[in-house]
Amino acid sequence: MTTSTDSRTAAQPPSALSLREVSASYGGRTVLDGVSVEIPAATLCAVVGPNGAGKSTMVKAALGLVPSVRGHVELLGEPLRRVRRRVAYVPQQDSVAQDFPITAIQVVEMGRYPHRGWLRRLTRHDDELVAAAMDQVGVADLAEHPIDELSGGQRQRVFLARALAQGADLVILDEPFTAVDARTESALLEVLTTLCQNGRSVIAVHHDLRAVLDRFDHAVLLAGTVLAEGAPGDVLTPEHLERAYGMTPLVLNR
Ligand SMILES: Nc1ncnc2c1ncn2[C@@H]1O[C@H](COP(=O)(O)OP(=O)(O)OP(=O)(O)O)[C@@H](O)[C@H]1O
Repeated sequence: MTTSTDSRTAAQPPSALSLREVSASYGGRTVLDGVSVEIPAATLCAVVGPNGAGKSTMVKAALGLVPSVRGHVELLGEPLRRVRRRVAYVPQQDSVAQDFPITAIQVVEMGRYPHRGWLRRLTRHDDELVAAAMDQVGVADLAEHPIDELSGGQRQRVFLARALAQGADLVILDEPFTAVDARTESALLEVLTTLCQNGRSVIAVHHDLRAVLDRFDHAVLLAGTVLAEGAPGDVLTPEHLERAYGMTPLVLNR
């Protein structure tokens, strides 16, 4: 397994996500087996691997969303219960109810609820953060549109805006670019890269290996267990990809 070579000291921020010997199962079927990763803070990290590799399960297990999990999980150097507010999660689009009777801005405002509670009114500061987040991902003009009337790509941007409005130190996204065009993907990656440059951490399940090589700082290659972790160039080698996918994707052969 390739691992990140930087030796972290006490003065450096903790890992964004640390999993030690994490296993997860559904109804007795193990889909993650002894997964250990150490994703550095302030990096843009991709979780890659073939369909069914356990990528979504890995991020959900880290977030306490899988009932049957064994092993040790830390986010931002702490157990989940101590950092919930500092972690934002954007689930896979098909797992998000699309028929909410609410507008785009109301979805983004939910990003502020962990700070205010459901029953307390948002402050002017919250309103400013919501507006800034929508502006950042280019959905300001869709604020009053019902979420179920937006296109898939617009909806993905709204959910990303919700994560940005939360001001989270760690943003975990599950296939955030499935419905967006290449230009939008590039612009959103720019937003995520800037977050990391400002000390935030981003972990995204992603299938576009070319983009992972070109734009990400760190990668985890998963196939039920971790096949490789580290710099994308060290992880997405022909040997590792052959083991994970049974082939080397053409786009990386060039
Ligand atoms: N809620 C669930 N109940 C039972 N089995 C599940 C559940 N969620 C996922 N699985 C199974 O666990 C395995 C891993 O699924 P997971 O969604 O984590 O993979 P993935 O790598 O994210 O896949 P994809 O790239 O297709 O999104 C699959 O075999 C899947 O069928």
